[in-house]
Amino acid sequence: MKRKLDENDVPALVEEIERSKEAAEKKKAGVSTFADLALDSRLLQGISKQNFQTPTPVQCKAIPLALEGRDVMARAKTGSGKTAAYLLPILHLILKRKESASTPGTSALILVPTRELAEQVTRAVDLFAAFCAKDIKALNLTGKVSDAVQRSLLSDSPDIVIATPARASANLEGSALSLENLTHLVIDESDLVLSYGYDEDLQSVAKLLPKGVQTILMSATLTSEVETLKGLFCRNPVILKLEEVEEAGAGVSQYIVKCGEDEKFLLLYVIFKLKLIKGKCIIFVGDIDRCYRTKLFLEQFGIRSCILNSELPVNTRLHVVEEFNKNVYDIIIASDEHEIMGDEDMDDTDKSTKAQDEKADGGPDAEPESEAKKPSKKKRKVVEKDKDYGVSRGIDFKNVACVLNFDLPTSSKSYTHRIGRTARAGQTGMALSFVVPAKLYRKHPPTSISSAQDDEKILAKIAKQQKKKGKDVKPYSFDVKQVEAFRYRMGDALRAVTRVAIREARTRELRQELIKSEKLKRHFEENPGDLHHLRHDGELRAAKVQSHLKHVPEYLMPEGGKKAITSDVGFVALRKATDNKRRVRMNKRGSKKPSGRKIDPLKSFRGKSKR
Ligand SMILES: Nc1ncnc2c1ncn2[C@@H]1O[C@H](COP(=O)(O)OP(=O)(O)OP(=O)(O)O)[C@@H](O)[C@H]1O
Repeated sequence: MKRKLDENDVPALVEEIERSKEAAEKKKAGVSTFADLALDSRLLQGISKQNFQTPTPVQCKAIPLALEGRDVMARAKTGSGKTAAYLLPILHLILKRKESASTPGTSALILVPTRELAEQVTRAVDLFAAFCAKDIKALNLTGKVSDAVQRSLLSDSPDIVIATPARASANLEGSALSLENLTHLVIDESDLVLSYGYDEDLQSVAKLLPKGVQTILMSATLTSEVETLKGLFCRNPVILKLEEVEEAGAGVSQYIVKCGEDEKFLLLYVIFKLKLIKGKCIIFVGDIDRCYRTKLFLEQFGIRSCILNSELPVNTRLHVVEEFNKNVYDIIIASDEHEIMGDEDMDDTDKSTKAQDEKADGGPDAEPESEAKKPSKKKRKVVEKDKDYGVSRGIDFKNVACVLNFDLPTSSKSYTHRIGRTARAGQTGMALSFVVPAKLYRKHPPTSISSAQDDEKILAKIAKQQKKKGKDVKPYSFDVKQVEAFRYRMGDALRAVTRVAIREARTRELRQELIKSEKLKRHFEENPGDLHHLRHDGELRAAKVQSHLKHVPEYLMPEGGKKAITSDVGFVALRKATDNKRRVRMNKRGSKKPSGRKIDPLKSFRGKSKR
């Protein structure tokens, strides 16, 4: 029974009132530390374990509003910490609720457009809730488990369910997932979910939402798609448009090079062989064949890279990103075949659907040479591409020094998301884009790609959008004469990368990755430490090996050294000392003539497991 208050309680009450006044003042004055956000102390421990010093602007603004229970629609640039901005208040409110009531049930549904993102968000929940893991159960619905297993996991009433709209709607339909106790709904990357064709799935989620669910929409761009979702899910939301205030020199420096189709390969060779860009790099290409062409081309010069595309098994994709983030690889070649369509400030919903349809049919991005040999629809079905794949959106690639748009994307929105893979969390980075002028389009058929047809028009849109954000897209100056000296070798390497070689490499890689993914899944579940023995950047060796190409002879080097080629040598040094040790070891290994045993990750794994 409660005791009546007497005068002895007055000092404590006064102190309490003062404390809340102070908190209100702080809130008004703005938040500057995580402690100011008055989050559960266990979450603060989780935050500090991740070495987050201060909240980012979107976290400062969105967390207090979400804690008050408001609907929030926030636009903040890529890499600005939006995940924590919605996860922390939700985790806090769930913990708070659990102190008094403990009816089990799913309180939060987080919808993301891709499996990779679902995995990433689940990992973020685990990290933030590391000190209250007993009290927070999260379930990722995009994992490849049977329906029966998924049903049984859901029957455990996880507090947080993370899914793509399609997975959520399928589980709602089968009554495995219940939204009866839902209090929070998040749609992350809300500018993208509709362009993935999730319209109907989102409609079915909306129909089953109980009244009063708090909705948070997070996006990097504000488009008509976000407006549609606002209409569907929000109740008078607070709209946050985080201005892109950055310190001078911070963020992404954006450059373009106008060049011919084959010159893209020439520049690629020179850039990586002479290490004009230091640090980790993501190379975006227009389709899957292009991925293998580029990898095989670089392989000719002894440059290692790994590949990401929608055809690879999801476990491989996740592992590649994880290892890249641990600095095991320097170069990822990612095909952006499910590109984000539409421009940032236009009504693009219809356009995107049309374009997606076109693409699903092998559409405008198919390479001319492969167009003639386009397999029949039936055949194409054999290799299933993952609809939920998306590499340019949301994935938190760590410490990326450079995003290289080897093939320019076909929309300014896509460009924004791609370049957002660098300069994350307040770091700096560089984006370099190759642009094929109209007069050079289709001038070198073997290296031509149809998406480059309108490069100049797209560049104009990109430049306009970036200008609106106060950013310049500058020409990257190359001394073409100095680069010319390398053309002969580039031609040699290109000739070795035949269509047959590409096809073989693609099939072989897929087969190997499928074996690894299935065969080793259980082992790695039991021994996660062994995962690092599986490398994904081994040589494909589908093209003729020309060992002389792996070295740059003295006579090719410009007199003034690298600086004579470009004065703008990109550089973002981000490695930790410990990472260096590991890399040196790997470089040594990579520079030796590779023997089958060394480059076969399966063999190195077996070798270890026998010991
Ligand atoms: N307060 C913080 N201090 C330091 N690092 C942070 C902070 N908040 C987030 N980060 C880190 O910043 C990176 C980007 O965060 P996050 O993925 O949430 O960005 P995002 O805004 O969702 O990006 P995108 O729009 O591309 O999805 C992550 O590595 C995350 O761990």
